Amino acid sequence: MQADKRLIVALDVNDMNKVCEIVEALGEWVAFYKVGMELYYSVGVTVINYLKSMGKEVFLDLKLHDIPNTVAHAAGILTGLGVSMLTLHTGGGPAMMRAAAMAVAEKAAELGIPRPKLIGVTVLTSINENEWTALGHKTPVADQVVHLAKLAQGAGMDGVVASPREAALIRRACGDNLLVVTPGIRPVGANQDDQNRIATPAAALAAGATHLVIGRPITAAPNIAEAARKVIREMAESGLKF
Ligand SMILES: O=c1ccn([C@@H]2O[C@H](COP(=O)(O)O)[C@@H](O)[C@H]2O)c(=O)[nH]1
Repeated sequence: MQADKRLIVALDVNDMNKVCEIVEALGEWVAFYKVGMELYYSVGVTVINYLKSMGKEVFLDLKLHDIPNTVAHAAGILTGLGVSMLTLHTGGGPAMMRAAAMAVAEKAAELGIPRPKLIGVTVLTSINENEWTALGHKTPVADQVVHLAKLAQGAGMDGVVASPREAALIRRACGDNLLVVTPGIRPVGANQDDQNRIATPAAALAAGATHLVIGRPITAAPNIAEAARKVIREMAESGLKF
């Protein structure tokens, strides 16, 4: 059985025992894991080395956001960990994104390793229109997401993080070459939790998402393996391969 690498399971836990429990429960079904702030700040590179030793790919979602010099140096260092994807906030601006892209390419070439894909976070999937307006924005969330995706593409990002609700608009504006990584995935009947701009796995793929990031609907389910298999079945049945 070959795992569908469009599924990225978010390991939002804070200790290695829990990580091992999830990875062992999912076995060969899942080949790609997301390590975010909670886990990375808890256990550091131990989890990256563990996942790689298990033959898994790593999406390191630390959402770098600072001045160009700082982000470029951080991204260069993280490149050395041998992860497949890294995130930064598009809100840091085009100069920041370009500096990060250059640093990542240089570090990967220096080490002779594949360059991690750089993914720009647009507008967090937890933000709804009310919160967006309260933040002082005058245009709809979706317009801003598309605007940021275009900026990210122009600044050398390989992809963006956006909600599945904007995936089709991004595809239309940016074409087929940009990765569209979508959290905010909720299978039918799953808790919404703190996510607001959500869609089902099949709807996200139909809208043009290249990767689905799913955490709690799988990792907090009473039967983790069964929850993942249901998602994988839905993805397979959607018949879409972007
Ligand atoms: O806009 C964003 C960016 C990142 N995330 C991350 O994705 C997962 C989603 O987890 P669920 O449990 O499926 O809600 C989580 O690690 C977030 O940090 C996001 O949700 N939205």
